[in-house]
Amino acid sequence: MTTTPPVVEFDQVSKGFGDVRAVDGLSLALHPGETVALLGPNGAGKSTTLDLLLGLKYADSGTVRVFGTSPREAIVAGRVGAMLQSGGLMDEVTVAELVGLACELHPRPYRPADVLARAGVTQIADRKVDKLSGGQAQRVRFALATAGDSDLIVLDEPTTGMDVTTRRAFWATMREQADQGRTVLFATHYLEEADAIADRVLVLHRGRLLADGTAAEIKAKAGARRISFDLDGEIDEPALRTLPFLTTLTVSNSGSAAGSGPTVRIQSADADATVHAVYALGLYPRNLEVAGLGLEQAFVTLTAAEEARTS
Ligand SMILES: Nc1ncnc2c1ncn2[C@@H]1O[C@H](COP(=O)(O)OP(=O)(O)OP(=O)(O)O)[C@@H](O)[C@H]1O
Repeated sequence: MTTTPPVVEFDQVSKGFGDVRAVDGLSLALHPGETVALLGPNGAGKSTTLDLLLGLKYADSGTVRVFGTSPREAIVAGRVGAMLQSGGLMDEVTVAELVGLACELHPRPYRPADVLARAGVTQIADRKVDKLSGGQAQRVRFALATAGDSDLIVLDEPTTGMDVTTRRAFWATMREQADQGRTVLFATHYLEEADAIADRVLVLHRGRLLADGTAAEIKAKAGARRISFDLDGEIDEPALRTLPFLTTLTVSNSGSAAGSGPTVRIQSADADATVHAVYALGLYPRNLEVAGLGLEQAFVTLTAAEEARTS
């Protein structure tokens, strides 16, 4: 029986630049058909990880395999389409010429007219590449990444600079690509995109994998919930600060229902215990709400906790 190798496999991969360990003992495997978001604060190692995966940088130690081969071999075989953050667009050529060239170079090319249409750049096909707006240039990069039938599509912050309509169209197209069985890996700073689009989220922090799971699992891993309620009259903030399992507390006078007192917002590692303690303080919270964290808050909580643990 033959087993299919993972689409991407990092085994204990490290890459440093001087004193900086941009990628630090990273191990992970991506499987066919997954749509995976790579999240992390600035400098977490996302771009370096993607560069290693694309054979643009070499690991100091560990191995990177793409479809069971080296990144270079996978790329030469046309199995990987990539859209990088910046650069990469030639000057003095038109959009149509550049996309046409990308199609010619791809072992399993699509028709250039279809590639232009899918990326929404047919209207600007005759324009010189160095005369494009930021969002238009992003669309052209997208066209280059989808010039042929690749099994893995790698996107580094693909929607930066795109307007809302373009962004929607972009993700609709990516969803189609994923539905056809392709693996899509994208780095992003837009956590709502990761939440909405990815079926798996990898959180990188200082070159290490801090969390790996569905967006729901990442939120659960952050282990915190949001509590909010209104109080009448004066607030005894020092007393509120003694509440158990409290990680953050904010009190605001704006945004609460008309006629009521301040609104208290709490993040707690054990919402049940915290709410019980609110009553035990003799308070009568109104409009009480308890909710899970959004991916963004979960991300901030996880990376801040790791920052505190390692510094
Ligand atoms: N060519 C390089 N020379 C020196 N340091 C580098 C180089 N490339 C990356 N680094 C450093 O490696 C670390 C990881 O950088 P990387 O660009 O991979 O992070 P990132 O997660 O993509 O960040 P961002 O979200 O800001 O794009 C950073 O500290 C960065 O300064």
